[in-house]
Amino acid sequence: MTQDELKQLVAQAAVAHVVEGAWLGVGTGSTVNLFIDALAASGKRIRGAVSSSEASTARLRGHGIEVVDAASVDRLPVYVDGADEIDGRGHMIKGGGAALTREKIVADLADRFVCIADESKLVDVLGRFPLPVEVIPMAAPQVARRFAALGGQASLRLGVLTDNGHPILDVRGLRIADPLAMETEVNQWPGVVTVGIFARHRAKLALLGMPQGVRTLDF
Ligand SMILES: O=C(CO)[C@H](O)[C@H](O)COP(=O)(O)O
Repeated sequence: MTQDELKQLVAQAAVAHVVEGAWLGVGTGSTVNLFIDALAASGKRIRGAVSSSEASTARLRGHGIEVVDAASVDRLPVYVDGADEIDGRGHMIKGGGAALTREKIVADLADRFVCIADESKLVDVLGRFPLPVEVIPMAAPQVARRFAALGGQASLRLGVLTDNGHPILDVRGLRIADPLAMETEVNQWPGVVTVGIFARHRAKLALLGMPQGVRTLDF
């Protein structure tokens, strides 16, 4: 099976975890795009969606699904999103699609993060995928120096600004053995808007696409 077919498999499987008649948090990326399409095709009705990016908002609205601001909602029962890496405890690296800040904001509203990904995203230790960090521009060099002190090489993602208008540093060479500790530390650094480690907001459920079918990990 191709990677796209594996993504399609989990996108379809995630529809069963959507709470009918309730608000739904929606992430960003190619797997989520397939999920939005699968949700629309399923005929399952939700009250509306809180979206983590302009791209997902446009796709949801294209299917006639109402999208409201995060400010209009107190809690979401479920947030569905992809990941760039996920470990065996539900910790993730996210932000490959540059939507990490809004993704963390919407995930923070949710009772249950359902991660959908193909099996290539499952790793023992996070860090092979370059860690995305959204930064205030003037702080980029000093944030890069702090990562260098931890053994990471940070480079600006060229030609990319987030939906919030900020650049992204991609940090290579990290081995993130303690995701919660690193997330907590990097969050303290002046000029960091969001670090793409999702440990505080880890997945509660992962649906991983494999040639044999969907592997479910409950954390
Ligand atoms: O974090 C993300 C966007 O910021 C995505 O969830 C992540 O990049 C995975 O994307 P895809 O489903 O295209 O593999």
